[in-house]
Amino acid sequence: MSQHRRGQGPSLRFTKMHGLGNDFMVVDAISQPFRLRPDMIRKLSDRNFGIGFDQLLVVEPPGLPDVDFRYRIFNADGSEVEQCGNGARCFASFVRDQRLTNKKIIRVQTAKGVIELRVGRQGMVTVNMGVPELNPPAIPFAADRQKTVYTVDVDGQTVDLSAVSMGNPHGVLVVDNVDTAPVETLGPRLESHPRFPARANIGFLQIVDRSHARLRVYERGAGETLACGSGACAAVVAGCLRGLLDSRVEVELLGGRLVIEWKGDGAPVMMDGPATTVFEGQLRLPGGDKPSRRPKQGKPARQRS
Ligand SMILES: N[C@H](CCC[C@H](N)C(=O)O)C(=O)O
Repeated sequence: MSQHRRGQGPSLRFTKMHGLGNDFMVVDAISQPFRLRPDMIRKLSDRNFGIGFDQLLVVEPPGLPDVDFRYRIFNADGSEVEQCGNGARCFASFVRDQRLTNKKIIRVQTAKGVIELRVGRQGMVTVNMGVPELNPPAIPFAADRQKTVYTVDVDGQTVDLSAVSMGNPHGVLVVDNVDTAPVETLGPRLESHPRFPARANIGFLQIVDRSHARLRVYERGAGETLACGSGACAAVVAGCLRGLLDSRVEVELLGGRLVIEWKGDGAPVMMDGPATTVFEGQLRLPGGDKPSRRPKQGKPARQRS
């Protein structure tokens, strides 16, 4: 952040990007100091009073050997999460555009492991999203044993869903038609359902044929988005496990199309799609954080009279 005039907070450079309409504020926290509290992220994600975004993506120096960057993700509600597939494609495009790397194969460390980003032509990026996690405690999802389909009680209604982690938790329901699926009503109730102790992203999957699907996702911490990359991966895994999909699937989301490939147990999920830069900006944060008022060492806090 550049030096700031008296009484004004520091400025922060950012880039606005999207992956199929799932939109992001992207910040290079390598060449500028960066610290945003959850309440600030919530304010900035507001589409009327702030910049407006589904997620904030932060580029940091690597914290592990043989990776190029650390990739941090914050939802619009300020929660920090483990994975963002559409964001990963934008991350790859961003670090090259900002000359933070000239590599075409970029390894990034997320909260739940390392993913590999391969930059292709015309803004396309292929992401190795890692091996899906199906073991309930690791998703996390409350179940006494691992199953392909679980029956969940939602306010007296029973719902069949699969539970998959792509680093972040997903519940996937198969529906006849995504256009009439109860995304607005069932989505939020499942997102915060007690069987998902860390909440979850809820996908509504329509099988068109064995290599084509349609998907809408009610995202954890953001609501319904125009696309969800990790959600598309989780949905294809669920569809394959149910015997409804082949290994390579074109997934049509509200904002466009992703190609997802999963060769089955133990194999990583590969995602191929676009990354788009919309504009670059600079914002002035409100006055810097007040240093917290802690009593000096050895001196008891002043007793309030
Ligand atoms: N809402 C998600 C993070 C963003 C995922 C999505 N935007 C994607 O493209 O994967 C979560 O809380 O796990």
